[in-house]
This record gives sequence, structure tokens and C-alpha cells, in this order.
Amino acid sequence: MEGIHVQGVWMAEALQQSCGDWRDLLLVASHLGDPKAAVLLIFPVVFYLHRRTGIAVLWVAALSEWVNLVLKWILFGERPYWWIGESGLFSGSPPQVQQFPSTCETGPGSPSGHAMVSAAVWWVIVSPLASLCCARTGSKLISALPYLLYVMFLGCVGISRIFILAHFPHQVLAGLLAGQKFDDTESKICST
Ligand SMILES: O=P(O)(O)OC[C@H]1O[C@@H](O)[C@H](O)[C@@H](O)[C@@H]1O
Repeated sequence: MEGIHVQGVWMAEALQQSCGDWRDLLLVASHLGDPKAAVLLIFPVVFYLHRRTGIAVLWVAALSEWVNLVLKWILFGERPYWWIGESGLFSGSPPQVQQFPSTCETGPGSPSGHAMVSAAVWWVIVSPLASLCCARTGSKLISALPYLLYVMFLGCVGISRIFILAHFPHQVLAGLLAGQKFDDTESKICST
């Protein structure tokens, strides 16, 4: 695990050095991917536009956040911003990284809640939206657009969590996969 963490820290350093110009965008992405945003921002808007999807968003947000907390209790998971100091591995050559006001999440880090809840919640919106686009336009290109935006948004959220040192890359990846898996399981339960 130590090797994965060390690689993760160097990746975060490289990211901070190469994406410094995108800092504000990444900080916004991190806020938009916050599980709280799913309930406080996304749910009201979607509920206003389409009641059933809005209610599905609320359910998926609550359940995926709960599953994420349970997974964190089981897996725990260090966070880079505290692990860099605690590991004592970098005393000779500390990584050139900086923290941000939103870096200091106090709980365990595995899997990323931002990645998991965003992947689960946005899928509930994107999937019917793509079907609607397909039915209305008949164009595969236009119906692929919601999926493209979904991938881009999740990419920004995931990168932002590594950028601000809140997560190691493997925790973000685990969050994205768990969010997708959550939707799979949820739709199987709903269809039975
Ligand atoms: O695991 P992450 O991505 O740090 O996010 C999880 C936490 O992010 C916080 O910002 C939220 O207030 C918590 O509700 C949430 O559990």
C-alpha cells in the first residue's frame, strides 16, 4: 500500500504543477461533486423539471452516501494531506504540494465520496436524458452528448480530489467504480 500511496503523492504533485492554471475550475468541480450538492442543488432543480427523476436523485444520493460511509468504516483509507507528514517518508525530499481550504476532510478516504455519489447521482439523470435525446432526434451523436458530459464532469471531480490532496488516485477510481456499480445494483433491485 505504501508504494501506491507514494506514487499517488507524486501524481498529485505533478498535477498541481501542470494544472495550476485550472485551479479555480478544479476547486469548483470539487464543490459541485460534494455529496451535499446532490441534495441541496441537483435534487431541487431536477425535481422541478421532472418529478420522478428528482425523487430518484434524492434516493440515490441518500443511499450512495450511506454506502460510501459504510465502505469508509470498513476500508478506512489515508488521505494524502495527512499521510505525507505521518508516513515520515518524505522528510528528505518533501513533495512540492499545497493544501486548499477544502482539502482537510476529517474522515477516512476510501473510496472517494465525491466520486462515488457523483457517479451514482448523475447517472440517474444522464441515462434517461440520453434516451430522450435519442427518441426526439434519432441521432446517436446527440444522444451520446449526455454521456460525454458525464465522463467529463466525473473526470474533473476525480482530478480535483487528487489535486487538492483529499484523495489518492486509487480512492477516486474506487469511488467511480462503486458509484457505477451502485446504479447497476439499484436498477436491478427496482426492476424486480
Ligand atoms: O470522500 P470525500 O470525497 O472526501 O467526500 C465525502 C464527504 O465530503 C464532505 O464534503 C461532505 O460534507 C460529507 O458529507 C462527505 O461524506
